[in-house]
Parts: sequence; C-alpha cells; structure tokens
Amino acid sequence: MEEQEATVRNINPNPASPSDEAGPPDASSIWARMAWTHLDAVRRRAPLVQCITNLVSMDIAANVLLASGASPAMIHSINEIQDFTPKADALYINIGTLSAEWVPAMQAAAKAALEANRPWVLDPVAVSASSYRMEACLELVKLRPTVIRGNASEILALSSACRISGAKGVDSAHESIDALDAAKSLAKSSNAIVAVSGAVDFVTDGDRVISCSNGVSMMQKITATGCAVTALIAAFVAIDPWNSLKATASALAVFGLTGELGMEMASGPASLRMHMVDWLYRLNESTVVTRARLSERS
Ligand SMILES: Nc1ncnc2c1ncn2[C@@H]1O[C@H](COP(=O)(O)OP(=O)(O)OP(=O)(O)O)[C@@H](O)[C@H]1O
Ligand SMILES: Cc1ncsc1CCO
Ligand SMILES: [Mg+2]
Repeated sequence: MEEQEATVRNINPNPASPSDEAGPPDASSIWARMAWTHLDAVRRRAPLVQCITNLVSMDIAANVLLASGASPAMIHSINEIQDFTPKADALYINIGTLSAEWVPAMQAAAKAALEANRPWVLDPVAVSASSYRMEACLELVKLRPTVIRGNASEILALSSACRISGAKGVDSAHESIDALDAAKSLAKSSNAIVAVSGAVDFVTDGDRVISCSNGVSMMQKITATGCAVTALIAAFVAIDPWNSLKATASALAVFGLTGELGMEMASGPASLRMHMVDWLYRLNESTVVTRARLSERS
C-alpha cells in the first residue's frame, strides 16, 4: 500500500511533552512517540487479526496479540475463509508448518484479504528448507503481502529465491545487516514492506530504512518469538494500513522493549516469555517514549 507522510505529524502533537521545554523533539523521540501511538491505537481499537500460523506458534502468537489489545482468531480452514477473512482487520500467514491442506487455504485467504482491501502479513519461516516451501511462499508473495517479516537467512533466501541459503533450520545463520540489501530488493520486487529481525531489526520499503535496536538475545531461545512479532506487526498494520513501514517498525520496537523489560525479571527463556507477555499488557506511555530505540538510516 502506498505510504503517506501523515503518521509522524499526526502522532507528535503532545504539547505536554517534556522535550518541548528543551526545544523541538529529536528524530528518535518522534519515532518512539510513534511507537506509543500505534500501541495505544491497537489497545483502543482491538483489531481482529486472522492468523493462519504454524502449530508451534499458535499459543504465543495468540497471547501476544491479546496482551497487546488486539483480537486474535486462529482460523485456517479453507471452508471458513470466504465468510471470515473479509471481517478481519488484518490477516497473518506463516508457513512454518505448512501442509498440502493448508497451502490452498493460505492462498484463498490472501486473495480474500486483497479483495476486501485488508492488509496481510507474511512470515516466510524456513523458506529455503524445501522447494515445496519456497514455491508455496513465492506464490504467496505474488498475492501482494503488505509486509514480509523474516530473519536474515529467510529474507536472503526469499529475496534471491534460492533453494539453498545456508540456513540450518528455522533459526537465522546470518546477521540482519547481511540481509539489508536483499530486503530492499525484495521490497522493490514484491511491493511489500520488508522487515529483517535480529540484534538490530531493519524495516524497508526498498528506499527508506528504519532500524530498531530494542530486544535481547535471549529472545532467540524462545521458540516462535519471530512468529509472534509478525502477528504483532499484523495488528499494528491493521490500525495504520497506509503507513505500514512505520507501523511495522513500531511493532518491532514495542516487542523488543518487552524483551528488555522482561529480561530484568527473567531467569531463562520460559520466564522471559511469560514476562514479555505481561510487559506487553502493562507497557505505559512514558516507558515506550523513553525506551523505544528507532531511527531512520540514510
Ligand atoms: N541478538 C538479538 N538481540 C536482540 N534481539 C534479538 C536478537 N535476535 C533476535 N532478536 C529479536 O527477537 C525477535 C525474533 O527475531 P528472530 O530473528 O529470532 O526471529 P525468527 O528467527 O523468525 O524466530 P522464530 O522462527 O523462532 O519465530 C525479534 O523481535 C528480534 O528483534
Ligand atoms: C520450530 C519450528 N518449526 C517449524 S515452525 C517453528 C517455530 C519457529 O519458527
Ligand atoms: Mg521465524
């Protein structure tokens, strides 16, 4: 979808901002305030997000959506797509545990979302694991996802449409920066916003690049955190579909921030997961505005 410049102007009108006393806010605080405004809008508007996601991620994705204020619906039968998908505010498709039965449902749902003018978000989990998976994913990319979010290995593989990317499995074998050019190229060829997650997350429309440095490495030790943040991206894009670049960056910052806050209390991956969900539910304006770390790269 075409980007508009409205979001940053619209979300920075807080006359009570402490930064006003010291002069105009700097660019990073404008981005951080944008992240808060997106989270606040998700809480107020509770977007309905249809998820066709892998079996491993269903629980964490649904809980992350609920804690954010969104309304998840894990509906994947092809028999329900026609009735349900046009009612959803956004659709999330994740190919992590795809099967011959699910692929037609994914394609039908993506088509239904397109026809209903709803944003839809693709997570190309382990896209280079098999030619079946790659071909299914390439067919989905043709159905014009609004956002594609993957780890560096997935974005590198999808961007070049190579069958062998050097990835081990569903985890990334690359740093996110290694995939930045591939992400820009994929964004241009697919007309989607592309996000590469990692120690630093990058979000691009092919020209502009927003980076986010929130998060902790322990998040990689919880299965399906990537799937969960893609679900969160769908909720954020649902409430700001004309600014999907910014909505995607906001979701990544908010999710990364829950990792940082959760890590202050966690003793390992299982408790981190629990604390992340709690923090997503509890996050307040001052924490997001002071701790979201977003910036635009030139
Ligand atoms: N080294 C790191 N430091 C900080 N945050 C990280 C790091 N690696 C990943 N993250 C964060 O973890 C989340 C998941 O990203 P990751 O790249 O691990 O996804 P993924 O490989 O697709 O995960 P999965 O397949 O398990 O769902 C993102 O929010 C990302 O910012
Ligand atoms: C472990 C795993 N295998 C297929 S999907 C998935 C969840 C993380 O992507
Ligand atoms: Mg993944």
